Formats: sequence, structure tokens, C-alpha cells
Amino acid sequence: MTDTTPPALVLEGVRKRYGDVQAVAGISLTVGRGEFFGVLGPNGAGKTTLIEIMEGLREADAGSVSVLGQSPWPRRISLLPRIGVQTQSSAFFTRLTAREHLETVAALYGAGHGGAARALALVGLEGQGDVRVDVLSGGQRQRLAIASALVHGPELIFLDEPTAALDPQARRALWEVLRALKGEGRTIVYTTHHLDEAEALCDRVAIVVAGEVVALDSPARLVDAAGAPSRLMVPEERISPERAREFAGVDRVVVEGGAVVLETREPGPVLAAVGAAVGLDGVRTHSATLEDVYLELTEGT
Ligand SMILES: Nc1ncnc2c1ncn2[C@@H]1O[C@H](COP(=O)(O)OP(=O)(O)OP(=O)(O)O)[C@@H](O)[C@H]1O
Repeated sequence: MTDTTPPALVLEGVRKRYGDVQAVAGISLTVGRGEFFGVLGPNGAGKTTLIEIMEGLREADAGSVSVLGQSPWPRRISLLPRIGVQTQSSAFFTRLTAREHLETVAALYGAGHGGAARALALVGLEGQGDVRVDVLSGGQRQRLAIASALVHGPELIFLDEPTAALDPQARRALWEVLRALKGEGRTIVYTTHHLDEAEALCDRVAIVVAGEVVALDSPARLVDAAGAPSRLMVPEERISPERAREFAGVDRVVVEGGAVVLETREPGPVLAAVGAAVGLDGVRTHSATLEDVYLELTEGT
């Protein structure tokens, strides 16, 4: 039987200009149901504009957008309960408590009250349910904004830099929340400047530069395709740069922070050769990461 369920998102040739600025310059992409999809890119690359077009908060100048099989613009009431959008803090009901705020958001989507307690617990705000929104800390407000996107149990969740203002523990806790939501089959589309996070969480990422997608794939495939070298760091008292250069498969040798660094695209054989020659005590390795790929693709922007 063929699956006729439409993808979570289909964008074709989407463009958006603000005056002289071409914020989104022809973006096409598809996000499958249940996918965790990251939108990455430097400040001003067009990520927020793109997400707002997906959310139905902005109209594209050109191109087509399909969200769960429907066009999100003009605003489509039937779509709203099915998508979750991280509230901007300007849209908070500041005189309400955190719980009342979430109950109100849930009611606006036609969902019951039960979701508020669950959403508070999911983002680690169970102790702040009775605290007024206007006295929450910046990080707590951010968590409430995320809870607002989840409270009605949507199929597709959009988050714009959800971990930006969070402390490291809250950030890791949110990773677990996001993983659990994905585990429930929900689709997540989010932007972040944390490349380690995108690498840990996303099934696929799109790297956006100046309104265009310059790379789109799984983090692992992007890293493989970039062919960035691995680095082996050997304490400098154990090996000289001259000797390090003699190992087959070493592309480049530099001395950094008390270590002789061997750059190689064949880390296995080089590591074995270094081990046989001088031993592996104190040797550290660094494989290429999504951040290396990102920095290369966004260089000069
Ligand atoms: N309402 C607006 N009016 C005019 N220009 C805008 C507006 N919103 C965004 N822009 C411009 O469009 C471009 C893309 O902005 P956008 O906020 O989409 O980028 P971003 O990738 O989300 O950036 P950041 O990482 O800094 O949040 C920028 O040059 C920005 O100055």
C-alpha cells in the first residue's frame, strides 16, 4: 500500500524580500514526518524569516509552501491545532501565572487543560506553575515559550533558537525533551547556533547562507562529504614535527599548545603507526565535526 500522508513540509522556490534585502532567495526543501530538522546559518541568513513563512506568520513573495499537506497562508485555522509555534515573549499573558498562561494557550488551540501540567513538567517548570509570567527569569521565560509550542500536543513543532538563553543543564534537559517528542513521532523543525547540539539531535540540517541553502543532509554525511581531516595530538616531548611528517598519510603537521598536531584523512593507520613508533600515552584525537563543515561553508559571510 502506498503511503499517501503528505510530508510535514514541502517548500518550493520560496522567496522573501524586505526592501533591498533578499532575506530568502529561493529555498526548496522537504521535511518528512517524524524528522528532526535543523536550520543553521549565520546571523541574518534568513532562518527566522524562513521559519515564520513555514509557520504561516509571514507571506512568501514567491514559491509554494505546504505544511502537513496544506498551505499555511492565508492563516489556516484548521492547521493551527496541528502545529506548535514557540511564543515570542511579547505574546505572553504577563499577568497570568505560568500555568494559567499555558492553559490559555491550550484553550486557544481548542485543547484541554491537562496539557499545561505536562508541558510545565517537560520543560522543568513544574515548580514555577504558580509564578506570574512577568517575574520569571529570562531562561524560565524561554522554557515557557517552548512549553507554549507543546501544550496542545501538535504533530509539527517549530522552535526558533530554543536553547539560546538556557544554562548548560537546562539545555541538556531540553535535548531530552526534544528527543522524547521525536520518539512520540512528532516532527521538529528548529534553528540553532549550537552546532554540537544540531549534530547530536538532528536527522538532517540545512545550512542557510544569505537566504540560500548551501548544504542539506544528515550531519554525518555532511562531515564525511567535506573530507575534513582528523587531528592527532601527540605531546611535543614525545615526537618532533620532522618525525611526525614522515608517517604515511599525514597531510600537515603543526605545533599547538604543547602538542604536535598531525592532520590526516587516514586516522586509523596513522594512529597505529604513531602508537608503534612512540606509544599512545597522552595522545588525543579530534575528528571533524559539523562545526568544522559549517565554518568552512559560511567562511567570509
Ligand atoms: N521585518 C523585517 N524588515 C526588514 N528587514 C528584515 C525584517 N526581518 C528580517 N529582516 C532582514 O532580513 C534578513 C534575514 O533576517 P532573519 O531574521 O530571517 O535572519 P536569521 O537567520 O534568523 O538571523 P539570526 O540568526 O540573527 O536570528 C536580515 O538581513 C534582516 O535584517
